[in-house]
Amino acid sequence: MTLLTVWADDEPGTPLRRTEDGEKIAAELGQLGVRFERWPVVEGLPAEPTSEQVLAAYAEQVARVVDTEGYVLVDALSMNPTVDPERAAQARRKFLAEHTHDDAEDRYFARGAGAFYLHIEGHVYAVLCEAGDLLSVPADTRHWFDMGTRPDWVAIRFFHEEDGWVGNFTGSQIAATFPDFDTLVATR
Ligand SMILES: CSCCC(=O)/C(O)=C/O
Ligand SMILES: [Fe+2]
Ligand code: NI
Repeated sequence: MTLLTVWADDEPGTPLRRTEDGEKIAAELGQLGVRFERWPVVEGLPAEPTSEQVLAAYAEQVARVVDTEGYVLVDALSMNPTVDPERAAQARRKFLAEHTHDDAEDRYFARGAGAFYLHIEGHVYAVLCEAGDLLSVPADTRHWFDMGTRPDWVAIRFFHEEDGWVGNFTGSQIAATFPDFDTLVATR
C-alpha cells in the first residue's frame, strides 16, 4: 500500500503522522498543492516494457493529464532487478540528494515502487508510491527520490519542456538523515 510519513525536517527519528489511507494521503498532499491520484493498474505489460508500450497501455489517462496540465513531452522509464547492480546504484544516486525542478514533476507508477520525499515548510513528507499512484510535485519544491537498493519500477514522466529532466541540486545533506526507501518498505 501507498504510505505517507510526515516528520519535522529536523526530527527524522520522530514521525508525526503515518497513513496508508489513500483519501487521507490525497487530502494532506492536496493542502500542499501536491496532486495525488490513484489509477487502475493495467496488467500484462512485458517484463521490460518499452516507453511506447507503457504509454499505449495508459493512453487515455495520459491524454487527460497532458490536456489538463499542458505537458509537451511524456515518456516511461523502468528499472528492474536484472539491471546491472552498478547501473542500478548509479541510477539511484542521481535522484538521492535534495533538488528542485523549474517544472512540475508528475510521475505515474505503472509497476513497482519508489519513495518521493517532499521538503515543504519545515516538514518532510515521504510518499512511498506503488503501482497505480500518480504524484504531482509542484515546480520549485525541494525533494528527493529513493528507488532503494534493488530498483524495480516502471514510471510515466510528464514534462512541460522538450529538454526533459533537469535537476537543481540544493547542496543540502538532509536526504541522508531520513529513513531510506528500504527502511520505509521494511517498516510498512
Ligand atoms: C520515478 S521517475 C525518476 C525520478 C525523478 O525523475 C525525479 O526527479 C526524482 O526526484
Ligand atoms: Fe526530482
Ligand atoms: Ni508541524
